[in-house]
Amino acid sequence: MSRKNRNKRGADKKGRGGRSNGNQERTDYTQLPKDNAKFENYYVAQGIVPDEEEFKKFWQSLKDTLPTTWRFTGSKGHAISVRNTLLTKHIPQLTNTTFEGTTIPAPTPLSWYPDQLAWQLTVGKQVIRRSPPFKQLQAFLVSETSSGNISRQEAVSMIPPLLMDVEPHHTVLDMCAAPGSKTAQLIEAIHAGEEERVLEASAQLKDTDPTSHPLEANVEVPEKLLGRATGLVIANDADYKRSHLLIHQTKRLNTPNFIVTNYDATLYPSLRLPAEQSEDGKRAKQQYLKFDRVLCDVPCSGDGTVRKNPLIWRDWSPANGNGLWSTQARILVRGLQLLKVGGRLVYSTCSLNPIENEAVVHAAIERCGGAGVVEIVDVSDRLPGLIRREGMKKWKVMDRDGTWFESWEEVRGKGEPYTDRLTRGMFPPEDAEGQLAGMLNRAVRVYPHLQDTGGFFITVLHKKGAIKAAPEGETVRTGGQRMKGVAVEGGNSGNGVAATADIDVPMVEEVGISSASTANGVKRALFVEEEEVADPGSPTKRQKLDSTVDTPVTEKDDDNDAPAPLDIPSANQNTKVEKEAEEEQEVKVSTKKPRGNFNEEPFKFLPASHQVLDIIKKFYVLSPYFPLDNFLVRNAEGIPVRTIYFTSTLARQILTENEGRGVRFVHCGVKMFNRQEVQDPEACQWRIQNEGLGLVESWVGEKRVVHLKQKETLRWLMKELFPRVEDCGEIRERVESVGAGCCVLRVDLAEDEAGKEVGRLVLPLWKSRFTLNLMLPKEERKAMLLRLFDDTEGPRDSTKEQREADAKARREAKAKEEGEDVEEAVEEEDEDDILGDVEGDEEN
Ligand SMILES: C[S@@+](CC[C@H](N)C(=O)[O-])C[C@H]1O[C@@H](n2cnc3c(N)ncnc32)[C@H](O)[C@@H]1O
Repeated sequence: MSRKNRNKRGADKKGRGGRSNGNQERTDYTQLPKDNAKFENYYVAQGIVPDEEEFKKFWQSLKDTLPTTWRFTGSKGHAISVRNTLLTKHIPQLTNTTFEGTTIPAPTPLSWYPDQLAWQLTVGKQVIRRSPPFKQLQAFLVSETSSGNISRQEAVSMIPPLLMDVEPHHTVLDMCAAPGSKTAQLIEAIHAGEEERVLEASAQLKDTDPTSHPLEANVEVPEKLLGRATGLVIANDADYKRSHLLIHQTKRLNTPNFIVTNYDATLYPSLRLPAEQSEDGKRAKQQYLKFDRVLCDVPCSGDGTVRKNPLIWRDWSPANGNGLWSTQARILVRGLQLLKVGGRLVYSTCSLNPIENEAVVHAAIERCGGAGVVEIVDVSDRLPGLIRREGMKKWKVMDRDGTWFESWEEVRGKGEPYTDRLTRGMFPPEDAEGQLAGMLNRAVRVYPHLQDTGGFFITVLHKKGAIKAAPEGETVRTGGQRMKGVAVEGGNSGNGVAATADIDVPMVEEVGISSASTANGVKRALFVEEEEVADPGSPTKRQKLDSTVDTPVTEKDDDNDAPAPLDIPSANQNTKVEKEAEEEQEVKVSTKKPRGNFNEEPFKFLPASHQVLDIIKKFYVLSPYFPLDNFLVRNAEGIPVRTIYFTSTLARQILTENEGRGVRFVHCGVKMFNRQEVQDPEACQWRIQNEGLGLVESWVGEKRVVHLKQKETLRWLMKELFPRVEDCGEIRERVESVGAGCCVLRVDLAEDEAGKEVGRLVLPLWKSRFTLNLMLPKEERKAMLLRLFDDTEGPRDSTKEQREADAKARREAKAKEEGEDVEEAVEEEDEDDILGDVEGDEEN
């Protein structure tokens, strides 16, 4: 990776790992010496593993190769059916396998991951390549990964979403989400149990008359009635390019309850919800989205990933962690602000460093009002089987020059440059007996030597009361310099009176979240121009923001409409006034032109009465319960040109309420219908996309459904790229009677036909005059053929041979008729064909 692509601390653009090995770099860093005295001494001195013998094991484990781990993804039913192939087909073959006289360990499930859906494999590449059963396992893993049923993910990285207790009605924000492995888990949690609920709901509603039902057709139908999840996951990343990885990573989950945004999480904007009418109907009160669950998997130094990022051995420095502390704390505070009272936030890093972990959690909780407002949840009884260590209550701070500090007082005693580079908030609680200090051990530390994993830190926070947070844009002074601050930069002065924005140096120290990172280049990323967070459409608020710069504000101001100023309540100050202040507080959407190439087509919803939707509804005989309000297109004109997407109701409300505000929405909606040119005037031009099929299939009328019962028919349909209707066997009659166009294939295998193994399967079919095609991506076909039928060759076009033979016969007949030398004519034509192929290839 070029220098240009790294920031000054040497981190790559992923913000993680400090020096991870990007794809462009071909140097073999595995050969780097796995030693760094500074790195080792730092953790000895911090006492992260106090027992000397255990520390040796811990340190040695950092040098060992990391096992390969993966998760079975998608809906639980589907994930379990793919996992069963591993269990029944591969594991028996892999158990007691020997290689060059040694028994090779088979893959094992991670003991703490539910339903045996996560696995690890400790075998090296050499064995995998040369041992036939492991080679077969590899083929299975590769094929299921490419079709999206398996996701490679570090074991420890799977922990945070499991501790979030996400439920289908939850609103969830993943603040630093790319590349999205945890986002995928959150989405899966939102949709848990959905398949069964939808089947039940559609069966129940099938014979009910929608006109007699309180919910009429084309009325906003609550997803709940349809068995669908009502919640939403918003995944965000500050890096625009990386935010697109989120789309890719979650593609196979086909969720309409998902939005991707592109923001600096420290400045995450308040998203509008539909206004709420006052009881007398005279006033509409603006509502903002708050979250039941927030994940802050923040950018970190990543030294817990040293087993797979060998560059960390070379480049480790305490400045990496120190430099990120401020961003991490700001992200966490913003996350807590956006969390509902009663909600749960998980803060995690893949760093071992207490500065990026306990120190951030401690400082952020203090800033939000202390342990009375935000509590660290004891999760010691969760995920039995996961061996862990408690969070630290004591630590020290090392400056980049190697000087150790036990307390902030010591730093102040030494003065500059240390006061510029370090800050009070990095230190442990002064009152070691205090309520907050007493909770820090509830944090979870996972060390590599405990279960052969990477290193990780997780804290689960519970918001007990409203946080009265400070606005963005105040001026902060540190080290004698004035700077424009972005998110929250304030503290509780202890007497309930707000701290002013124009904070003098001691006050910044009190607050604890200053710009300690000035010297190592992080600061610039943390501070932006004030205009960037102002909203010109709201002059009163803007004025108010400006006024906070110099004017001390008291609680009285909370009654005003303006965003709350810098006063942060103490633990016991959750008064009604403060609650209101929090409700009204809004971080504005940036009005500045987005940096980089932010370039997204608008999201335009189609009216439920749109004529295209009407055509679709009639052709597929859609149940009147199916919501037609949630279809969108991606063009400014709102015209269905090529693709129609489907979203959940809450996603629609958020997109429409925030339209025109310049919100950086990157993605929302599942491809549901694609336009296809058709000859037959009876056929609908809009075919159901594989991505959206699961969402609509239960609501498609029998007129467009084909039922398949025999496994062999399924194999044949998957194997043949162009199956002829006349060869359709058991479904021939039915297929002949279905009009041309898209239809739904339901696979209902009898149990003795291995229906359990196949699971519930519904696939999109395209019926034309003579052929019938499964519309599945090639990788998916291949993976299914391998998993269900042990077919390693993949799909074939057996009509090609026939077509070629037919063509040859036609040419021969023609030549005979014209009295030519048949052999010569055929040879000439074959040559033409070959040349034609070559030309075609070149064109491609
Ligand atoms: C540790 S990675 C996240 C990994 C991700 N949660 C996962 O499980 O796949 C940190 C991410 O934070 C992003 N990031 C860095 N600074 C950020 C900020 N200020 N706001 C939002 N995202 C940020 C980086 O682009 C990076 O993708």
